[in-house]
Amino acid sequence: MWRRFTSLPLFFSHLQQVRRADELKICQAFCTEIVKPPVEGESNSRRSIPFVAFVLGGPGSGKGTQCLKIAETFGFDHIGAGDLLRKEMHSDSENGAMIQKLMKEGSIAPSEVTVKLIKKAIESAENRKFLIDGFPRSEENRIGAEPNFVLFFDCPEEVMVKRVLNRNEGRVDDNEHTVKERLKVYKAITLPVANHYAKKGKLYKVDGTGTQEEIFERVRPIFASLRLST
Ligand SMILES: Nc1ncnc2c1ncn2[C@@H]1O[C@H](COP(=O)(O)OP(=O)(O)O)[C@@H](O)[C@H]1O
Ligand SMILES: O=c1ccn([C@@H]2O[C@H](COP(=O)(O)OP(=O)(O)O)[C@@H](O)[C@H]2O)c(=O)[nH]1
Ligand SMILES: [Mg+2]
Repeated sequence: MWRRFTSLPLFFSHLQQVRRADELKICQAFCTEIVKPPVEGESNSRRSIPFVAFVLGGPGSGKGTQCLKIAETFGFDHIGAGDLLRKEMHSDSENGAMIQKLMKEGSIAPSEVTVKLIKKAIESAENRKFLIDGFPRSEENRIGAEPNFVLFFDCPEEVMVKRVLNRNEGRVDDNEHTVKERLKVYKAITLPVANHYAKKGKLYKVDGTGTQEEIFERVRPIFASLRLST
């Protein structure tokens, strides 16, 4: 059934836009395995092109909460970029200390680190429908990554800050100082990425205020209209 989407823009297929060698490396990290030709004996779902929705919005805008609901209702795999980085941070990985420092200061991890983790998560999934939550957060992240569409949660700063400070998940970044830094980074670096997708007609903006249920009722028709099958 995924064949129905082969005419849609290929996921991470902007190789022709890539100019610098390091960008090429990042792009290839996403592209090669995912769009490689079918191998005999491989299951149909594994070789088909994935359908990918990026999910963006400020810290505390409700990305993770809504992704869980979308995943459950519409059968997507939820890949949280921040969750992958936290897992890496808590492992014995060589990048652990670097990730912890960046998260604490509200900065964005280098693309090669995040892309490698996302790529691995996509490759190990049976599913071919993905929500990639919290990525891309910068122009550097974005280069070479082409989603089918982007869901964006629009939320006032004071609401986001309140939610983050009440999150209570023991995160190194859920404190007043870091959230202020994160908001600066969000406005300066992540919002231009959302604007890029808006200009391409790929951004679905959703009001991120109200209850979780109210927000999901705004999200539901977007996914219901996709009529994706597994
Ligand atoms: N609509 C909502 N109203 C109140 N609290 C919410 C709402 N949506 C999410 N939350 C809570 O706010 C915090 C941040 O939500 P989360 O989904 O983690 O946002 P994000 O992933 O965008 O940072 C979490 O503690 C979550 O339970
Ligand atoms: O693609 C990503 C996603 C996350 N992060 C880091 O992880 C933190 C937390 O991200 P997450 O998406 O978990 O935060 P949320 O927006 O959900 O609060 C960010 O501030 C960044 O430091 C990153 O560097 N690149
Ligand atoms: Mg989140």
